[in-house]
Amino acid sequence: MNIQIQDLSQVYKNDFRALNKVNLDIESGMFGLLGPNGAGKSTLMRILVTLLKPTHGEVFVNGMPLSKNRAEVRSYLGYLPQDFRFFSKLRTWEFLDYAASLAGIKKKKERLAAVDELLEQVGLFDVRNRYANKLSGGMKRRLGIAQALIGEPKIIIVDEPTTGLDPEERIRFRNILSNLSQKEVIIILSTHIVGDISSTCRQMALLNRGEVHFQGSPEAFVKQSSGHVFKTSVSFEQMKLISEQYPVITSVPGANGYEIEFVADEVNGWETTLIEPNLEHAYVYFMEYVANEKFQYQ
Ligand SMILES: Nc1ncnc2c1ncn2[C@@H]1O[C@H](COP(=O)(O)OP(=O)(O)OP(=O)(O)O)[C@@H](O)[C@H]1O
Repeated sequence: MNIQIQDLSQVYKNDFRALNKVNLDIESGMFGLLGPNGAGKSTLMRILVTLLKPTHGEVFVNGMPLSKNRAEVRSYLGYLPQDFRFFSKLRTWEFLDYAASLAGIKKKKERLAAVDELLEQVGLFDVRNRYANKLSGGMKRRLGIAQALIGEPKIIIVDEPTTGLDPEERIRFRNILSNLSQKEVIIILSTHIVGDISSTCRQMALLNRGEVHFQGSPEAFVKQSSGHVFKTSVSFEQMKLISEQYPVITSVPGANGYEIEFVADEVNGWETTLIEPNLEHAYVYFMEYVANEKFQYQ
């Protein structure tokens, strides 16, 4: 499977440009689309799932233009929207059964088998008789991914699935997605949470103010901030000063002050040690020193 996004722009009716000349190549595996709130992620997802027609540009799925093959592309898709809700009082298994019939599985026996398999896959089999609107937040999100997986889609699009979940549920959700990525499918995961772009994402892109600022492997992204991540110890008084100068990423309080990690283009006036960057460092460095400047000077 592959998706090619070519020169895609979206201008809303109020003249707001939510996407500007987006180009992306997406191959099988998990693709992480990272960006702050308002970056244009949901707009891009909605175009990919054929809910929105772009103002300009084209998306090719296995070489087929999306604009001319909407029905066929739709048959490949599973989608978990950002604001996924249940609209009636159904038990968990009934909701999936209903979703399966909407997805075109006509025979009851086939449907029930598919529902049981999905319930197992997302860890909801034991609560299958509970009303869906009585599930916990994390369980609802897992039910959301289960309905997106009905009919074995080849392209799975999940929009900000981990917002508001506790760390345990977030890891659980990530594991469900990474198990899926063993198959020949494309999973596009949009998120503003750096921790969601796990090592299972073979590819990622950074979207900011409607523009793609990076596409490549998470490792290549991290490498870009090499030489720009520092650690140092500061007193309680110095803490205010340094955090006004540089984005501080972690601070661990001690008896005399803080042990901090921060990012900077270059450091003046502080004694520091360079450290190996991780994805979070790289994201903050990129947003502070690269992406926003690029935007400013264009
Ligand atoms: N129908 C619309 N009309 C006008 N502007 C819109 C519309 N939908 C979204 N926008 C604007 O487009 C920008 C991108 O929104 P979008 O929802 O795609 O971003 P996002 O990256 O998914 O952010 P979030 O995580 O906050 O949802 C935002 O500034 C938003 O206010």
